[in-house]
Amino acid sequence: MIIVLIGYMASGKTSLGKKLAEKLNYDFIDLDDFIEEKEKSSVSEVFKTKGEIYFRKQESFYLKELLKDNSNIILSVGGGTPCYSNNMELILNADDVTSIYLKASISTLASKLIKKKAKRPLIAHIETEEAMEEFIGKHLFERIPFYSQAEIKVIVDNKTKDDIVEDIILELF
Ligand SMILES: Nc1ncnc2c1ncn2[C@@H]1O[C@H](COP(=O)(O)OP(=O)(O)O)[C@@H](O)[C@H]1O
Ligand SMILES: O=C(O)C1=C[C@@H](OP(=O)(O)O)[C@@H](O)[C@H](O)C1
Ligand SMILES: [Mg+2]
Repeated sequence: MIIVLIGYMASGKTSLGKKLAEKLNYDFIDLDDFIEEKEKSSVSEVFKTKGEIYFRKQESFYLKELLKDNSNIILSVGGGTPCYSNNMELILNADDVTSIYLKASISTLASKLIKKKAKRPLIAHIETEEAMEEFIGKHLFERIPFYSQAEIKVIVDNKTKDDIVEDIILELF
């Protein structure tokens, strides 16, 4: 089975995915790390030198490749992955794939992202937490219609990583 973690930047897809994989004894793949390895370049560098449209093309290409795998995998995608091309449709229709939306409030996301923006090219330019909240609010409005198609939703606000992993496992099995 492949369990795909989706959600906005800093909702916890990468870090919770690692923990969940350890707990379930699944392999762990982070789509951004996978792209960085294949492209031999960081996500920020790809955005800068080749542009976002190129990144989205590669993201969709590697997602398709990974969804064909039939081992047990936790796949953490990027915040934008479900929202481009037919990626969400592919995730929903792939065999033996379960999708989980890690749902976080704007204030949870903004307080994390203001400290963790350097490696995230879409928000790296935003200076204050207030401006970050405004950006996230508008961005989420576009993205929620994709995220909310996930089969399982788990709220992550004010919870420890271990608590969230437990909640995910309860929802899954
Ligand atoms: N529930 C949580 N409690 C505390 N820190 C968290 C929690 N979820 C995520 N983080 C931290 O927030 C940052 C962003 O998380 P990350 O897993 O990279 O998110 P994503 O892959 O969704 O962008 C990381 O530093 C991570 O350790
Ligand atoms: O939301 C987005 O469009 C993006 C999210 C990032 O992943 P994280 O959600 O893991 O930060 C990364 O794929 C890229 O910077 C674009
Ligand atoms: Mg990530």
